[in-house]
Amino acid sequence: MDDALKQHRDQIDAIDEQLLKLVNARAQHARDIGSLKGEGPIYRPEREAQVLRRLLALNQGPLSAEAVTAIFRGVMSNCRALEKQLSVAFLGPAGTYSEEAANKQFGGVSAPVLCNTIDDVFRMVESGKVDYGVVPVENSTEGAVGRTLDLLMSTQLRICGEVTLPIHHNLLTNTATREQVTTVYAHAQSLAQCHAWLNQHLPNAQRQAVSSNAEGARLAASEAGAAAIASRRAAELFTLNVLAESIEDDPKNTTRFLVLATHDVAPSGQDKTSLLLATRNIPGAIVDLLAPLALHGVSMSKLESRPSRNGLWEYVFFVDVEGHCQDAALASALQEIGQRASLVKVLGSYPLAVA
Ligand SMILES: C=C(O[C@@H]1C=C(C(=O)O)C=C[C@H]1O)C(=O)O
Repeated sequence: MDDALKQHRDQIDAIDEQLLKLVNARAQHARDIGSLKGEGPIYRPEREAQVLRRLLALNQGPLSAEAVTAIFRGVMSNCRALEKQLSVAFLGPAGTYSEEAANKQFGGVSAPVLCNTIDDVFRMVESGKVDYGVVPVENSTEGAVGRTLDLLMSTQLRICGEVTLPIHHNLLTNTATREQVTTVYAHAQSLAQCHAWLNQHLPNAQRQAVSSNAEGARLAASEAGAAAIASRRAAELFTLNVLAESIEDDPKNTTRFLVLATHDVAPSGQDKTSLLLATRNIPGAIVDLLAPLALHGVSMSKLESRPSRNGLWEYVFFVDVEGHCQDAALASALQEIGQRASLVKVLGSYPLAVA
């Protein structure tokens, strides 16, 4: 037994030596690539998505797809840092799902900037104080994040990536039993995502919406009878017990985040384009507006309407379509849409989220 263990550990030591040499050789290439980029952006989401997709296709296990992407995102993050340390803004405080999403996308963020509001995240990127921003845009249970859509209407920023994050909520508290919980703090979206669970298990507790789940966890840590709905990381950060886990009503509950940049992204081969469209408010106008997509074989993955904010009952449409705006089919469709719409704004073409 001891002998067998030693043999495996000797093998691991030998493999680690090779891995160390290999990752350093990789890092050297990344550093050299950095000096070839000149004034262009260091972060290339399309290339990172291609690297991950290729490795996922090659992976034969036993490591899972999630493990492989997590490891290689970490490797790329450290290689990239030799070219430049990137600063990334997102909604704080520490422990938010936005932080998790930023860490997932960038393989760990070396210079995080925690903001109080989604507006601040946009402002930080717009003013050049940070390189990138990460904002939530929609949840599979609760739908669109209205504030993000409203800010996308007026910003000059581009969407350069999307991150999907499975969201598992936990009931965190230092109260001993569920019966003693009198108040539940969480972001309004999270309260809504756990609506049925709360009705069933905590029917008498007062639900109090706060600015973020992490803020709720902070409050719960200092108040007798209080609990919060938040992530496991928030439980660690605020020293709270997990009284119940996975309390979201839909086990597939997922939030989609956008990565905001000041630059465009080249095609990766599997891309999505987000558009903002407006048309005159007449019967059939939206059908007419979208017809060129079908004509050119472009699939639509999302259609969301939002008040335009410059006329009563006037709407704009957020449309996600498959492909990159440089792809021939989408480029032709966009040109035709442009002739019918009162507004066409390409918010960005970016690689489809990698698991
Ligand atoms: C090395 C590069 O720079 C960055 C790091 C990458 C990597 O480590 O594979 C990939 C894309 C860029 O974000 C590159 O552009 O190829």
